[in-house]
Amino acid sequence: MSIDFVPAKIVKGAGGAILEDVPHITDWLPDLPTYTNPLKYHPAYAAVRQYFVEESDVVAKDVVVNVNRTSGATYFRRAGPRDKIYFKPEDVKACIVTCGGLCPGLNTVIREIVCGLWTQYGVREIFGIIGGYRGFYCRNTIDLNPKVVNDIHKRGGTILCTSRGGHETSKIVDSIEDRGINQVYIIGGDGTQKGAWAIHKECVKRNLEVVVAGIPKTIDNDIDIIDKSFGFDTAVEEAQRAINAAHVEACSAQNGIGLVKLMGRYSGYIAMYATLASRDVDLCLIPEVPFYLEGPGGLYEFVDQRLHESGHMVIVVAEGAGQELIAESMGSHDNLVDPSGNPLLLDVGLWLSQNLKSYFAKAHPTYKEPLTLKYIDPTYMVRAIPSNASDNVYCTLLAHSAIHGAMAGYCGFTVGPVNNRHCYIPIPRVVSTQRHVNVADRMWARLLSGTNQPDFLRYKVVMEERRRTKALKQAESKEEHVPKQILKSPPVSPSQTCPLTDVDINGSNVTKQMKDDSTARISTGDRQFFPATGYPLVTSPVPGDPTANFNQETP
Ligand SMILES: Nc1ncnc2c1ncn2[C@@H]1O[C@H](COP(=O)(O)OP(=O)(O)OP(=O)(O)O)[C@@H](O)[C@H]1O
Ligand SMILES: O=P(O)(O)OC[C@H]1O[C@](O)(CO)[C@@H](O)[C@@H]1O
Ligand SMILES: [Mg+2]
Repeated sequence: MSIDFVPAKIVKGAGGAILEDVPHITDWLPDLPTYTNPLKYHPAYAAVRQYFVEESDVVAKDVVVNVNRTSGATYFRRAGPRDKIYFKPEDVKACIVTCGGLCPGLNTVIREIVCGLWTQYGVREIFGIIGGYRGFYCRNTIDLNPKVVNDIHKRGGTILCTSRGGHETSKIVDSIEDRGINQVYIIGGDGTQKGAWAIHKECVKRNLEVVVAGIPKTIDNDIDIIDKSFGFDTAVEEAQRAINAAHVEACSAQNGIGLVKLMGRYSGYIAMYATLASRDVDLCLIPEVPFYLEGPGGLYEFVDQRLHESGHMVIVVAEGAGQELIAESMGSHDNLVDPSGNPLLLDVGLWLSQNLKSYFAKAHPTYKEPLTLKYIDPTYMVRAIPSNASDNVYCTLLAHSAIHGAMAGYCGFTVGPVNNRHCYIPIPRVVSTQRHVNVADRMWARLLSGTNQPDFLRYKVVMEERRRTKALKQAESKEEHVPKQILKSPPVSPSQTCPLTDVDINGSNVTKQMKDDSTARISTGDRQFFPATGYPLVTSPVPGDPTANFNQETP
């Protein structure tokens, strides 16, 4: 399916400001009437001065800027209620759908959309689409009202159920047309938002009086532009319970290792924040920092050292970490995908457990105490719980921002906070890049300074060495002709550094990124250290533009 992900509207403001605006229903239906926002007469809201947002109110994408480069800055349209709305409340037929994986807070968002539409705008026809996108065309809807959703925020999951795959744009829009729906609220991750954009485009093509509003959901926190996704804080908090258990297990044994796997397909945010919050973690592995096991600077060396020093350790690994290494070592090149086309991951937790156990059995056969490794996989437990208090409040704001936008005729947007202010962001802007942990940022440095873990700088060199040895062995055993370039390339010396400019993670080109830091660096051999602490300085590659997520990173 090819969808045009070009941002809809770029508006140039005075002074060189650039507003990345969202579509509005009058873009294709210019003669629609407007109505006074009923919130003007609402007992709660009418009392609040400056409750309404001006049409010219915008939010800056970046708040930390270079004083000499302030013109040409990017802005998004500020979210919130408008004076005028484009839907008569009694004519609104709204529907809500949840797609993709679970995330704490889904039910809260559903509840708040229903209650917000009902109590603030007087909307009475609200439907739930059951089971994700495919529910539009193969399931009946359910009626939603404040009574039905009253308690749902106390439960994990989604009362509407969810699914992957099944996005058939024309069937979905047929169903929207047939049911007379004119507001579509779509809650889901990057895939879901792409689907929402396709539905929006189809509605425009058919000249329908329909607005599509996206509410971003991802436990991995990998949606770009917005500050943070709902449910993320809850997930980090819940992950502490698993880390605590791992720590207790590890401390209670000689050579005890507690290994915890957390979610994070491409982005290691949960692992990173759970590590920073816990302070019991000795090693945090994330997809953005490829690691290796053997040799100098490798994982085994560090584990050896840590067990020697303290007798126990805790490792936190994001599910997407080390995928290339595991695939190579298992000779697995299946490239299996889920119904939405997302790659199915190899189990890094199991793989790491097995490898650590066999390494220690071989390397230390005479250890008085053998390795005691406990592997905890709380991934689904972490995402299946209800959202915590702060996520609940956040979900309310998201839901309210979405309904204000839809009532005001805005569409094709993803709603979310940018620098703590809620905005309407054009969907293409949100889905065109994925958000990753910026390992050149100070937050990752904080983690490294806490764990003192290896930087795995020699990753690329080690992988090349492995491939070379493997190819030679295979060729020898089969007495095959060894490719010339393999014989020619000399064995890699252990002190050789890893060039950081062209490593490829998850299919995307990555470049070395080192943000200038006031901290001076000194170099010792092939590794760099913070002079004050002697802790290694990470120079691992990360995907994307080094300054892309500047705002969302370290305060
Ligand atoms: N490019 C696309 N165009 C249209 N629909 C899409 C696209 N990508 C994904 N979808 C649909 O969006 C829905 C959710 O996608 P996906 O399973 O990738 O989850 P997600 O929204 O990214 O959430 P999660 O964070 O859990 O992965 C699926 O029904 C899928 O078919
Ligand atoms: O097993 P499922 O439902 O496909 O979900 C697993 C995936 O969903 C996510 O939580 C994203 O929502 C990923 O972290 C994880 O890989
Ligand atoms: Mg996704």
